Amino acid sequence: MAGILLEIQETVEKYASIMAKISNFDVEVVDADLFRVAGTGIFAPFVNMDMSAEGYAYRQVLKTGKLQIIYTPGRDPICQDCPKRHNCTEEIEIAMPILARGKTIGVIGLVGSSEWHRNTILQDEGTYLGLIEQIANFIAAKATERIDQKKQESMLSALSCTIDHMEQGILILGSDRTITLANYEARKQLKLEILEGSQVKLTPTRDKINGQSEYLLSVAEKKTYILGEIYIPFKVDESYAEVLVFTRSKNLHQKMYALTAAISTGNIIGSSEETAALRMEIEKVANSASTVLITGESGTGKEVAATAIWRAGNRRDQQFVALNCAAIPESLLESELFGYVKGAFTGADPNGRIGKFELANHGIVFLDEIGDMPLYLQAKLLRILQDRKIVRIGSNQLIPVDVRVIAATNKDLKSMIADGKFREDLYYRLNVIPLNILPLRQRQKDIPDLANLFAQRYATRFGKSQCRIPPQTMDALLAHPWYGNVRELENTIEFMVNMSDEEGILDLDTLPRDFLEHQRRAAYKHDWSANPAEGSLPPTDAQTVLPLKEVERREIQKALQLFGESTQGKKSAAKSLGISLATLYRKTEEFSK
Ligand SMILES: Nc1ncnc2c1ncn2[C@@H]1O[C@H](COP(=O)(O)OP(=O)(O)OP(=O)(O)O)[C@@H](O)[C@H]1O
Repeated sequence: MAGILLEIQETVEKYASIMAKISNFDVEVVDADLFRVAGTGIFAPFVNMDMSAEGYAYRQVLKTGKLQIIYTPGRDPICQDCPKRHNCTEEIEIAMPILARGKTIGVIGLVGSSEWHRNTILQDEGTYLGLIEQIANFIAAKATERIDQKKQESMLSALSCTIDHMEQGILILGSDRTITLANYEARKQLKLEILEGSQVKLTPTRDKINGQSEYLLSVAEKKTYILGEIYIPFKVDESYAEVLVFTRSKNLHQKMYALTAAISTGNIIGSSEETAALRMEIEKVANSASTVLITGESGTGKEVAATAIWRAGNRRDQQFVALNCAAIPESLLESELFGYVKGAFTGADPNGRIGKFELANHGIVFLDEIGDMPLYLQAKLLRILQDRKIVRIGSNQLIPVDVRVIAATNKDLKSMIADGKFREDLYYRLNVIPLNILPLRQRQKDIPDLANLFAQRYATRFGKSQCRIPPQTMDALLAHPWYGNVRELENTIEFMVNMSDEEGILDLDTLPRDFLEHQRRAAYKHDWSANPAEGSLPPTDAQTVLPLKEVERREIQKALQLFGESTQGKKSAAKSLGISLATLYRKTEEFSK
């Protein structure tokens, strides 16, 4: 509050001069720093001057907050330290505190320098005290007003700073829905530089998501779907009738899901002719809106191809939303795909949720392991692909969606159709652009490229300056069948980088044990079949042939025993087996039947 009297100096001067005129005394006003803010008569030339070297009576009043009447200036004990006390010209002085919000913000002094002044006060002290107190109150009232105004200004500036840093858009609307104030986020989300003064129209869609109502917001001929709430503040002014706090539906979607878009670079590595052809095909189909069906064994890079289509196409700035149909329980798949509104079913998030199709509006939905989609959902998906509209569970509203669907599977959908497990009509809808990714063993030229890429990637990740694959190791990698495809190769190289010495050379002995075992068996087989008469037979266990399913079951069991059945354990088991987590779940379920 220091300096407040200076801020209302004009008013203080006015009251000081009124007081002087009424009383015929000289009047001065000092603030809490003993700075003279106003002065009449003998004090007039010394306004705006620092009085801290004098003003002993005022100092006392400021300290105690109490009135002081000095009947014998110069001789009064209060003046004992004053350097001018021996030649003091004053005859009498009244020093009244100016109090605002419980604090002494200054002092008003009534100073008489003649016998007449002294007698006048002595005769009618009460009247003069009443008068000076009244003037002190007037000044205090004005100062309080200014203090409150300053507080409000600070509060407004703090509020406006806060709302400008909020993640949600905020519009303060007048009673005619004209925007009085918009925060930075509102301007950003609505992509408009100036919003103030524009009228908004809010049409509720009647859906609620995450506890917030959805509206179609129209402003300056722009229409945007938003999720938000309208709050009605205590109304003192027509321009501040409503507060709309909102998020563009899409923005919310982006936060609701940790998008899978970032998982892959979309770079398809490999110098084989087959991979070069795949890259060209992707370039060709990237801008189309037609559905793509990617087939290929597990781990061949179907998701990599899907993201490459997204990145190369005109939807690259929109969402790429991936959903693994095998990894999500059947009962939840529908709501994951289409979302649901408030109260749609028991056990659901009470606030509703947006589905992947809406989330990916204008972008791409990648439906991995489409062969695992239950038949009734296949019918729904077919309808969406035909009508391009979705309905959230529990709602009647048809929501148009512009989504490109890319589906992928490692299953033989044709035989599934024959078994009645996959809809033929959906198959043809999906298979508009078919892309087949060959197993790694059929595009061997990619192996060195991928192996070097992964060696570099994991060397960097594990803080090794470099990793090199010597020719004999590369030969072994080239000879391996890679049933787990690129994923298995990646996991193998990760293991090898871990095993490598300081020089980062991925020798043969850095290869995983299973890998070497496989190579050894292949070598025995080769020797024996090349020269059965003299060649040694493979050891007994190598002679026992197990059905592939059994081998798979045992290896899965082994991996789960090794890594444990926790989610993390399963993740590591899947990694070591060179299959996805979803495939691991599917297979364990299969084996438990
Ligand atoms: N051409 C490639 N270039 C770089 N990395 C690749 C390539 N192909 C596959 N990968 C890597 O291999 C791993 C498996 O790829 P991806 O997940 O795309 O296979 P998928 O065929 O979709 O597997 P699944 O059928 O099990 O879902 C990923 O880590 C991916 O980054």
